[in-house]
Amino acid sequence: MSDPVIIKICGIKTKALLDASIAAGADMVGFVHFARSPRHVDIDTVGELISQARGRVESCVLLVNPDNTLVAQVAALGPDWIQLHGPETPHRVATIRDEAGIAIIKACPIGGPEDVVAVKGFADVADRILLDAKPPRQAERPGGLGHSFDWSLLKGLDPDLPFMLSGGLTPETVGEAVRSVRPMGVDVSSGVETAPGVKDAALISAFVRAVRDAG
Ligand SMILES: O=C(O)c1ccccc1NCC(=O)[C@H](O)[C@H](O)COP(=O)(O)O
Repeated sequence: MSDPVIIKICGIKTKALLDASIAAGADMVGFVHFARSPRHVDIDTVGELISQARGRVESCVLLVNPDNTLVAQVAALGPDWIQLHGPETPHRVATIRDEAGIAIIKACPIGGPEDVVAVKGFADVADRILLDAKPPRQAERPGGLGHSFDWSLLKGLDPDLPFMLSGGLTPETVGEAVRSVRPMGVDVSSGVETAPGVKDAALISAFVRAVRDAG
């Protein structure tokens, strides 16, 4: 039997929704620290949420092209993962992983076959890859936009690559995504919200149920 699909709920801002994600059966939760995001939480709140998650669910702090000071600040809070969701190069990802001593998820935007080729460059420097839709050029943030991408592009992907799928997943679409792409995990933000940055406990439950039914 294959391993259960890992479920990550990204963009949690409150203890109530952290508790709701755990109650629903999520495996990981993500906290976004990026000022232009409607899911942004300040560093003190990130620290409190990590403490509340510890031992109950894996925590992940999402950063965009962070400098060394921010990496050190976040690493000191003791999350299980740091997710790099910006234009970080493989060399920079390796440096951050060494400096932080924390497992790294590298988000890779997918818009065409060349982006799938570029994913290989992160295979040895990240602990996990997150495949996400490539944002439009004018987008004000590099992720969490609720956009999906053409999953058939992933046919050429190394089957041994530890990757999670994200980008516009919803309780309605995630079952088909799990069956057709067969990722090790799935990640959602917009698809379990009623408005940008406003998570909904019932949608989180529906998402988790849909993944478990498919897996
Ligand atoms: O959520 C944000 O606002 C955000 C800001 C900057 C970089 C990344 C961001 N989110 C990434 C995610 O929440 C997920 O990892 C993923 O992209 C899924 O997002 P969605 O398409 O909204 O489900």
